[in-house]
Amino acid sequence: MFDATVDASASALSLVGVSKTFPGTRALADVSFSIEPGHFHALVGGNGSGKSTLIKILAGVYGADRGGSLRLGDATFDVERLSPRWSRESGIRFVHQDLGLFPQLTVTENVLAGSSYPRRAGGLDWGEAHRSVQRLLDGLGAEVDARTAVRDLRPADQTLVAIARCLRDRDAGGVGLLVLDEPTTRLPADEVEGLLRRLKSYSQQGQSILYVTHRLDEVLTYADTITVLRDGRHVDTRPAAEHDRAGLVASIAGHAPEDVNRVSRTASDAVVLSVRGLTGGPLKDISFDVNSGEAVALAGLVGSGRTSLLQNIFGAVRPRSGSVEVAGLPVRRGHVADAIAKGLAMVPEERGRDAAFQSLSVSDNLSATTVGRYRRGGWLRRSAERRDAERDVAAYGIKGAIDAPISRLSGGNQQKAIIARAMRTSPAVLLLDEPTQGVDVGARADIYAQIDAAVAAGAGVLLATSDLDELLYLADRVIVLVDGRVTCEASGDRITRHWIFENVYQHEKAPK
Ligand SMILES: Nc1ncnc2c1ncn2[C@@H]1O[C@H](COP(=O)(O)OP(=O)(O)OP(=O)(O)O)[C@@H](O)[C@H]1O
Repeated sequence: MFDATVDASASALSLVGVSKTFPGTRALADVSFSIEPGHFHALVGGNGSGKSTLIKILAGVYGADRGGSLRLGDATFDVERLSPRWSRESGIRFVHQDLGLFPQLTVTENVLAGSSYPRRAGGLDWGEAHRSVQRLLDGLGAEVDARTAVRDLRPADQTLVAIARCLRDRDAGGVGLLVLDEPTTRLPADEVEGLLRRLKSYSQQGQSILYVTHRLDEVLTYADTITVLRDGRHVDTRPAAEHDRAGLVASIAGHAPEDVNRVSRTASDAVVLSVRGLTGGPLKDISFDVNSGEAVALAGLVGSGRTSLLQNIFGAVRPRSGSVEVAGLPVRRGHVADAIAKGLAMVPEERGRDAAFQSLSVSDNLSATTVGRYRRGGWLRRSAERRDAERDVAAYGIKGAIDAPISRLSGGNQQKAIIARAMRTSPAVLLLDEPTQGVDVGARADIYAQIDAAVAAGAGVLLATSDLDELLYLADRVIVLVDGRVTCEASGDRITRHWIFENVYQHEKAPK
């Protein structure tokens, strides 16, 4: 029924003069480039450079401005008129960061959801369904049993299942282009390489892939071709082999990269965060301290309890037992307002859902937790609020109008605004969950500088990140969580890539 082999003559896709204007913003300006058949083609660019807009045009979600066209094989289409149906029928398929899988269902059920199952006299032919999905997975090089429940798979294998679902109707129309939007962002470090190797080998069989990411090392290692967008304009499409890291950063940012040197820190003896016996959800009897002037990273696999721990400390989730103190003052369990009043601030992982007020302006979002500062005699001092918003927008390089709803900002720019807001309260303890996910290389340096400044001013930072480079750069101490328990910790020079792999990933459960 299904087959993952690729017709190497699958058509290339070319964009010619594609523009997209939103009210007040030119998201894409006259963009033209081609994706060759069977190429692993990376699309990179800073926050707000137009990557998501381009993908949404390919998906037929946004109509582009009049005048541009798209060539697919021998056919030319007017980009003003593309529709989701056109995109699907043209064999363009998308794997988004949120994979949209049903964890409790089997791989076969996920891959076949919404399509017609093989039948035989008397009902569905489950044997053939499993076999056909297995062939598809084998063709992708996935070591996954089609009968397994998706929740029992490693994150990287779940991504391969989402790809298999895209490819299931290959024989019904072909998959001319597979578009992957930051597929490695949520993967643990040790799974990234395996997924990329499989994608590369799949493209070598002839599948054209458009790969969107902020992780430049991945594209330099695996991509055949790299397209760079900057401020909605096409800067460059070249073989990856012609790039080096510094040159790529320069063409993304428009200037030479700045060196990011880790600042050396001296933590004081004063404890700013004390966690004792915290238990609840996946967490089992967790105790540790964070000192003033210290950044502590939580390392662990997906599901080890890192996000839960931050949420329990902040009070977004109420722990069953245990205590949290900030600078010696007890924080009420499950009480976010009390946590903020005692000096905690949190940047959650799900910023769209948990942090950004989507209908409010950028400026209102920035001042949401400090609005009291601008009240005087029943009046809101809008000019002072505006001045502070302009200062933050400049300091963090947030691209977008401060009066526009934050929902109009690109994902990375929203993240910068949420971090700026957390910093405004000068917190005693800053809880950061994947702080630079989706943030571009330039803004990342700005955010690290702000975190460094907060730590130098005496804050304690507790950070969950699956980005190993980020952990190595920011952390003075690492605490390892395995299945909701603290298993070990390291500090200073003992924190190495090797130590993390030994102590975090060796605990990984073997896939079923
Ligand atoms: N629906 C919209 N309304 C108004 N402006 C928008 C809308 N969607 C995107 N924009 C603007 O278009 C520009 C390009 O945004 P886009 O989301 O395509 O960038 P991106 O390269 O995907 O960024 P990131 O890396 O941060 O996700 C930005 O200036 C953004 O604010």
